[in-house]
This record gives sequence, structure tokens and C-alpha cells, in this order.
Amino acid sequence: MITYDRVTKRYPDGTVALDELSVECPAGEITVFVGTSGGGKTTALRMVNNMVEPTSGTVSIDGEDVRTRKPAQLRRGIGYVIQQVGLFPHRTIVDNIATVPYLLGWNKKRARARAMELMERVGLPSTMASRYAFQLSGGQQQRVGVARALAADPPVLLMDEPFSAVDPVVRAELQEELLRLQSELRKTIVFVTHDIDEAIKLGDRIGVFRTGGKLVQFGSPETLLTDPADEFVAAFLGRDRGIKRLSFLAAKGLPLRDEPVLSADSPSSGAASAAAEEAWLLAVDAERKPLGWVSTEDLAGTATIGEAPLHPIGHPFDVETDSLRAALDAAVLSPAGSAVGVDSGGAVVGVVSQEELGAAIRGGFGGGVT
Ligand SMILES: Nc1ncnc2c1ncn2[C@@H]1O[C@H](COP(=O)(O)OP(=O)(O)OP(=O)(O)O)[C@@H](O)[C@H]1O
Repeated sequence: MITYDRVTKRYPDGTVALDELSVECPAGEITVFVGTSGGGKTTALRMVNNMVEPTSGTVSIDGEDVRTRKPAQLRRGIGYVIQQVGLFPHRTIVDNIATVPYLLGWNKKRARARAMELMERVGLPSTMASRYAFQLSGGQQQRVGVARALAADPPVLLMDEPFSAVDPVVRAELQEELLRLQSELRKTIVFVTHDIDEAIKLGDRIGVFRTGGKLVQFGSPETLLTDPADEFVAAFLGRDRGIKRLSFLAAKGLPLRDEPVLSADSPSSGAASAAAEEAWLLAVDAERKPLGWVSTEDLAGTATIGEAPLHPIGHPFDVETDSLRAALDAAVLSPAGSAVGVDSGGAVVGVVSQEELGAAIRGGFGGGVT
């Protein structure tokens, strides 16, 4: 656990970068510091590896004040990933990743074997081992940065805007990768970002900072979204705070309807009435996999519902694992205004309309939305 105890940082010019920060970053969790530019996030992060010293107060790791350790020794136990990766240009990728093991005196064979193992872990093909940094994309370089930080298996990982310089698609991939790695490695991670969506996606806990080095709120993403401490936090969370919060509520247990779900070879005659006069029917194959929506207006002149034009369903949602937000999104994108719920094998369990979703949310389904 990393503990900040009444930590203040005042620079010689009088700037207060951190003002009496007291917070605990639990072991094995991702704590995200987010907030306005100049809020003191980086200052707080760099105190953990003693790159910045507090003016007053203490930062400790597992109860030990970081200033009592020799900086070099302290830093070898802490992985550090920054936006500008900072790979050594004249060293190959594998040797870049093995930097800390070399410093720790590992022999070359062992250090490289470890580096190769990490390349695989972070999703880099082994063929890139002998390349140089300039031969990699920005996203690949970030993966190298993460692998390098993990090389000596440090219990603590500091990440300062690590994914800010890459495009949104690569960024999302890197975030997923970090979550996957973290589910295996359970490091104590402090992660700094400007991006509230990144904070919500990655953080077990989020600390929101504002200018002047004040921590305004510290809590789980759900807590922040449900109960922001003040207008500043609410504004920072954005005008889709209610929608974002649906990400934390499970779609499991939503009331699903089966009537509009019909096999594509069902006779058209009477199909609509059999489906209780639904405007749209969902055609499925023999394994109940969705084929598409059929408008009942298009059934005239067809023998089976599968002969009518099929409208793509967009994306279905998994009734066991997806969130209420995924279900709502599926309904919003659906031409029929209904989301298609599927099981883990992709077979249709039932459908739920936007109106039904709205009623369920209003009724407090999944814990209610405030
Ligand atoms: N060496 C320094 N000397 C004087 N002031 C500094 C120094 N380093 C940082 N500051 C100031 O301390 C404040 C906090 O900076 P810090 O980098 O911690 O903020 P941040 O929240 O990480 O910001 P950003 O998101 O823009 O990186 C800022 O006002 C900054 O200008």
C-alpha cells in the first residue's frame, strides 16, 4: 500500500503543487489520479519514487517512508512508465526491456529470456526483439515501455499519462491490455491521466485533483458517478455521467421478451399476430443466432419471414456479462429500437426495447440511477 500522509509540496517560487494530500493507494489495485492541468497529479506520483520530495508530510510504501531508502534501490522496486516512453535509441527492444535486470546484475541470458517473456505478455511479437525504437509505432513503443517497467517484477508501478500520445483505437487496446495484465499480476499501480473515461475504465479508485493541489474526491468510479463531491467533480465527469454509470450496472436479469423472436423459416402468415402484433420480428437461424430484424410491414407477399428484407441488428448484448450501458447502446442502435440479448454462445435469449430499458432504469434495476 502507498500512503500519503498530509503531503504538501511548495516550490521555491511559492507554487503550491500539493496541498495536504492524505490518501491511501491499496496494494494490488489501480489508483488513478485525474484532474485539471497543474492539479499536482504528476508531483504526487513522482513522490512515490522520490523524484520529488515533499515540503512536509510523508509518502510511504507498506509503512516505510520512501525517503529512508536509497533512491536507486527504491526505484528498482518501482516500475515507471511515462508518455514519452524514453527508450534507448541505440539499444534493441529486447535490451531496452532488460534494462533493469541488467542493472540488477542478471546475466545476459536470463535478462533476455525475461525480456522475451514480457514481450509476449504485453502483446509484442518476438520478431521485434532485435528492432530499434524508431522501427516501432507509438503504440508498440508504449508496450515496450510497460514491459520494461515490469521487467524486474516490481510490486509498484507508476504510470504518468502512458497512453496519451497514441490514437484512440490503440489507446483502447493498451488500456485493455493493462487490465488483462493487472488481473494476472496484481501490482500496486498509480496512474495519472487527464482523461476521465480512462480513469473510469482503469481505476479501482480515483482521486480527483484541482488546481492548487487539492484532492477534491477519492473513491471508486461508481461512487464518483453516483455521488460527485461537488460541481467541479460533476463537471469533470461530464454531461453523460448518468450514462457512464450504467457501465457499472449489470444487464443480467433484465426482463427479456421472447415473442418477437421467430425462426427465419416461420410462415409469414400470422407471424405478426403470433408475435402479439409486434412491428418488428427478430429472425433467427436453427441455432437461434440472430439473422436480422424484419419489419412486419414487409411480410406481404412472403412465404416465410426470412424472405423479407433483413435489417442488421447492430450489436447484441451478452445477458450474463454485459452492462446496462451496453444493452441501452444496443437498443439505441437497433432499427427496431430493441436490444437483442444473447447467451455466451451467441444464441438469442430475448429482446428488450428502449422503453422497457428506460422503465427498468427508472425502477431502480441494477441498483438504480441517481
Ligand atoms: N519544478 C517546479 N518548479 C515550480 N513549479 C513547479 C515545478 N514542477 C511543477 N510545478 C508546478 O506545480 C503545479 C503542479 O504540477 P504537476 O505537474 O504536478 O500537475 P499535473 O496535475 O500533473 O499537471 P498536468 O496534468 O498538466 O501534467 C503546477 O502549477 C506546476 O507548474
